[in-house]
Amino acid sequence: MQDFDAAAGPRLSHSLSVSGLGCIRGGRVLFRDRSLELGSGQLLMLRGHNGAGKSSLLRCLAGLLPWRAGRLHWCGKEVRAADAAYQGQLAYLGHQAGMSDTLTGLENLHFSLQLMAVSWDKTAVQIVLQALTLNDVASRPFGRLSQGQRRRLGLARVLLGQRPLWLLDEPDNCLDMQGEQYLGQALEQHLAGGGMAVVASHRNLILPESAMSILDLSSPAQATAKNVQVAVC
Ligand SMILES: Nc1ncnc2c1ncn2[C@@H]1O[C@H](COP(=O)(O)OP(=O)(O)OP(=O)(O)O)[C@@H](O)[C@H]1O
Repeated sequence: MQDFDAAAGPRLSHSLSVSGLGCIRGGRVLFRDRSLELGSGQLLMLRGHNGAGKSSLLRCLAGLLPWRAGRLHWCGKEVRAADAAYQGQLAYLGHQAGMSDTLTGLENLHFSLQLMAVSWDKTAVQIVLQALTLNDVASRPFGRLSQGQRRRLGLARVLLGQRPLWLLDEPDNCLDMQGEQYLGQALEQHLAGGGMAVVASHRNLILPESAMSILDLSSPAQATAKNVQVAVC
């Protein structure tokens, strides 16, 4: 399997700092006073029971769900939910693929990368598709792919997006064992290249313990700070 360096290019340090974050959904307080710190090369795993608020927190971090209280700083600078410059630093993978059923996998990728202002690098696309064993199916309409193949295509978009901050909501959903292994490798490579990730999962991804901290949303709010250095971006 050939490696694709998703963090290719200048390797800058980044930091994400969230303090006192509160979120209301459906008229009730979903969480309050959540804080976290993340630096380059670090991964935060979100845990918690169904409905604990993992997806909602990820959506807040992606700027898709406005937060009602608290502050978010990216590289020391405060950002608001719809901050385009901040959103240009992240790749979000939600439960839904956000791809057109009628376009082929390749067309979807092309369109997504255009939206992300990432130029089409044929070699990089080939490497990622091959690594995710999507070569034979990428020319089929997305709506005719299996759930696991759709998930793999969503991961391809994240990998090719070249964003330092990955926000992944149950990325291992529908993946077979080989897919899970590749996801672990891709995350490890992303972190090694100075990237960072917040990942919600009910399962244990195979990752180096040293780079990972855990925020359990089933537990009362507590600050999560681990080995974070102030970064100049
Ligand atoms: N669009 C919405 N409007 C109102 N309430 C919502 C909405 N989406 C989710 N919720 C509620 O917010 C709470 C948290 O949901 P969320 O999806 O963030 O949890 P989760 O921890 O990701 O759950 P799971 O492990 O099942 O994926 C749940 O009680 C859910 O019913």
